[in-house]
Amino acid sequence: MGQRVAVVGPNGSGKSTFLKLLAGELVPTEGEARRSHKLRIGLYSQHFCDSLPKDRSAVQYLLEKHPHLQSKPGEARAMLGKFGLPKENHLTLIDKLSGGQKARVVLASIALGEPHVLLLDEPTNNLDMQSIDALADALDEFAGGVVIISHDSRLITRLCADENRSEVWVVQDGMVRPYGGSFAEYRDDLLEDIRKEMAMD
Ligand SMILES: Nc1ncnc2c1ncn2[C@@H]1O[C@H](COP(=O)(O)OP(=O)(O)OP(=O)(O)O)[C@@H](O)[C@H]1O
Repeated sequence: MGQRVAVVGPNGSGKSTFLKLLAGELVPTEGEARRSHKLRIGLYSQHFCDSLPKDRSAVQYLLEKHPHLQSKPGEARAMLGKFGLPKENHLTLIDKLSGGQKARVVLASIALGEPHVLLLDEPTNNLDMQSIDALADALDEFAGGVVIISHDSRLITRLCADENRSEVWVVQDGMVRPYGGSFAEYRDDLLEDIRKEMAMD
C-alpha cells in the first residue's frame, strides 16, 4: 500500500508551491525536480474547481478530458456517483453546480486518470462532513501514494492512521524537512508551543 504524507507548516510557507513542484506544474528556479515519465500524478487544488468549463455538464467534461471513455459514459457517471455527485446533476451545466459539487467533479476526473500518486491541496474546502467522509473512504481504498495539505486534522488523522506508512513533512524557511514523528505528535508539539507563547504574554 502507498505511503501517506501530511505536508504541514505555517501559512504562506510554501506548501502549495511544494506540491506544484512535485506535480511539475512549476519548475524550480534553482536545483532540479526529477520524476519518472511513467509516473501518473493526480493533483487536486481549488484552482482546478475554479477553472472547470462553465458551459459543459460534468459528464461532457469528463468525456472530453478522458476520450477513452467516449463509448462508455456509464463509467464517468459511476465515478461521479462514487464521489457523491447526485445523478440529477450529472447533466447540469457546471456553472450551476455548488463549490462542493465542482470539487466532486474534479476528484472524479482525477480518479479516472488512475494516478499512482495523489497530491491534494486543501481538498476539504467547500466539502460538507458527508463529502469529507466520502473522500476519506475513497482515499482508504486508494492503493497509491497520497501527499496532502489540509487544515482538517480529522481527515489527516484518519488518512495517516497507519504509522508504518505515514510521514509528516514540515515546510518552513524555504525547506522541506521530515518531522520524524506522527501527525498526532506534531499537533501536540504545536499546541505545546502555543501554550508556552500564551504563558509568556
Ligand atoms: N521556496 C520558495 N521559493 C520561491 N517562492 C516561494 C517559495 N515558497 C513559497 N514561495 C512563495 O510564497 C507564497 C506562498 O506560498 P504558498 O501558497 O505555496 O504557501 P502555503 O504554505 O501553501 O500557504 P497557505 O498555507 O496560506 O495556503 C507564494 O507566492 C509562493 O510563490
